[in-house]
Amino acid sequence: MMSKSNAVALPVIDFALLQGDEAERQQIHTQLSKAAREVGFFYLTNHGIDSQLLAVVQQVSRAFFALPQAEKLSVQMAQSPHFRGYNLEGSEITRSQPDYREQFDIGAERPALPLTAGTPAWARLQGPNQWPQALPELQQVLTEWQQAMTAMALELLRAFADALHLPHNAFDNLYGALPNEHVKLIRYPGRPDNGSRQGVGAHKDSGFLTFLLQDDQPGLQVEVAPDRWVDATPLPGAFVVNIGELLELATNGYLRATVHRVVSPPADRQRLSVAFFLGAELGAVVPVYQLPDSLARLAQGPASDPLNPLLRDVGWNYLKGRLRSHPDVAQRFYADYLRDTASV
Ligand SMILES: O=C(O)CCC(=O)C(=O)O
Ligand SMILES: [Fe+2]
Repeated sequence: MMSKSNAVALPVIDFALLQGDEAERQQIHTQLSKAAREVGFFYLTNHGIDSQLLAVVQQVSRAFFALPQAEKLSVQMAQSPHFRGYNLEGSEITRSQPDYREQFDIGAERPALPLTAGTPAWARLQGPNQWPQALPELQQVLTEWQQAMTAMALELLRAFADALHLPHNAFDNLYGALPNEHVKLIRYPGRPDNGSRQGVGAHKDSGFLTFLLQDDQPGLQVEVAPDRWVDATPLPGAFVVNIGELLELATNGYLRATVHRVVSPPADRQRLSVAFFLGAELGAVVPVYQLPDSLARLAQGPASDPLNPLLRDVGWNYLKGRLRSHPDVAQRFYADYLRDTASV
């Protein structure tokens, strides 16, 4: 059901329609392409991810952030060339300003690739996660969630392919056998309202699709039109889903990767959010898919942002974003690459 009410300003899409009859599948396809084209953000209900699992994910996230700082720093991202691990608030940068959020990132659990002279720098993104010894259940819970989310996200991606009248498996080659399954636990501390309120600065996500599991504290805002920000008020049990740059590129801008940000909670509150980013295989190159004329006519080309040029090479596009967000990792593990690109 797509609705606009006082409570929620973004479309609501019922994923169970996908299991329905032909008319219901038609209905969800229409809703998906409209929501993803006009807003780039929607709520997804009846997504099939067990509510118990969601509750446990939120519990371990709280437990992680409640660990003593020394435990969190034992897995800090600054020691991972793969951009995995913990970041203190203020260490991540968006639009040249620090984000006031602490966070813990994991990716697909794979061995680091052997690096030789000709290996592209983005190959360093693949590698193992860091897990805190003080919270052994974190690995099992997040891995289970990562797998469940990947399966559901790929179904949604295929529904998008159907909605765009592309072959059902059109995007499968891009996410390949090794999709980029990035999970981020986030805590936004409260802040007094007399200074910066940047929880995370305005940005687009770089992958295919992002799923956000919010707690009950508002703060996420979506730029639905230039300088018009709408609150993505938490809707219990639903994910907030948004389109990433890869889908915008692949559809020549028919689907929109929309700018969003998080405003810090007031001083006496905090906000927790768990994000799942489905990205493509690092070695993939994004083609422009041929949409039927009726849709292609409405595609405006991917929005070009001089602050953030989009790259069709998945690994390079992803690396660009990670290097910008995490200058400490960039300095420590990518100094050679940064030197080489600076001299080109
Ligand atoms: O905290 C949220 O709900 C959104 C976070 C976000 O946009 C991001 O990490 O890319
Ligand atoms: Fe985001």
